[in-house]
Amino acid sequence: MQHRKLAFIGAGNMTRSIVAGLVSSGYPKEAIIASNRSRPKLDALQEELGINVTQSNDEACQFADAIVLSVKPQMMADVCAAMQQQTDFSGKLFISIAAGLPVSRLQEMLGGDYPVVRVMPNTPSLLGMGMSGLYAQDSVSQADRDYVADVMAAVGKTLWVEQEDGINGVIAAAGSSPAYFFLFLQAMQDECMAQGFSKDDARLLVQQAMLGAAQMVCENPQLELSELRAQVTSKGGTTAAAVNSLIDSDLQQIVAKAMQAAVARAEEMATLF
Ligand SMILES: NC(=O)C1=CN([C@@H]2O[C@H](COP(=O)(O)OP(=O)(O)OC[C@H]3O[C@@H](n4cnc5c(N)ncnc54)[C@H](O)[C@@H]3O)[C@@H](O)[C@H]2O)C=CC1
Ligand SMILES: O=C(O)[C@@H]1CCC=N1
Repeated sequence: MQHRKLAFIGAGNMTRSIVAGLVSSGYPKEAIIASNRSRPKLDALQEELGINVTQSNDEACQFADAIVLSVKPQMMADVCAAMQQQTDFSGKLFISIAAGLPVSRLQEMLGGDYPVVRVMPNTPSLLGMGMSGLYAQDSVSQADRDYVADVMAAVGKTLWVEQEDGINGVIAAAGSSPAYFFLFLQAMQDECMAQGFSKDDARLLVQQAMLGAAQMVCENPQLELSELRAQVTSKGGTTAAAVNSLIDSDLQQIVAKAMQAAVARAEEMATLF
């Protein structure tokens, strides 16, 4: 894997997740810089991970060969407009992790047809367990594609999408979905507590059960998810009672609607910012 000089513009949750995963996978920390408007997150990144930090986006941008645009979509236009006043972007590769913003809009913001790879990561990248979708236009070189894929593969699994709107599908399925899972676990934890368990015991019960279940999914690719469920579900038993309750409450429809809402918001963001 190439170790290009890599800048993160915006040092929030997602930058922290990717940088932590990258550093622990052996990417040289002296080749990474992160910029942020305020200081505290930078200090934490420098202390915990040993990377370079700066409050100047221009300094970060000038340091790097590849620039990860990692501010909120609504900040992106202002951030890019300010950077292009100070820095010649020729020869630089841009990697946008922002939800919603298409390559064409990002190039408008950057003021030129610079190579842009869109990446939709998720926070489990922090543990090297991320899932990232990637998209690039045909004009992006194979070397640039390989570099970005290698960076994201260092923090988890990757999937290229052929069409740009595939990135919105990745958002619904993988970028946002850790939050759906946390919400589901929280609901389980709350009900465990209502049934008399302490908060800690309730958390242990649900987290270990879900971790084991997720591992079973990963280790049994030959089994359909419905088959794994069938293995837990004794006829006339407790699981059947619970699962039937979920089906009667239209869980599938609830989940589909939530994922469609994520896609719709991504599409809306493309028109807003
Ligand atoms: N959090 C997540 O799970 C995921 C987030 N994303 C995308 O990642 C991007 C960042 O999201 P988060 O890390 O969650 O947000 P965040 O709010 O945690 O981080 C954004 C950071 O940018 C900084 N910032 C704001 N204005 C700035 C400026 N002018 N110059 C430099 N830094 C500035 C903020 O201080 C903040 O630390 C967004 O575009 C989001 O769509 C993508 C996938 C997953
Ligand atoms: O909520 C968001 O908009 C971002 C994109 C995917 C996860 N977080």
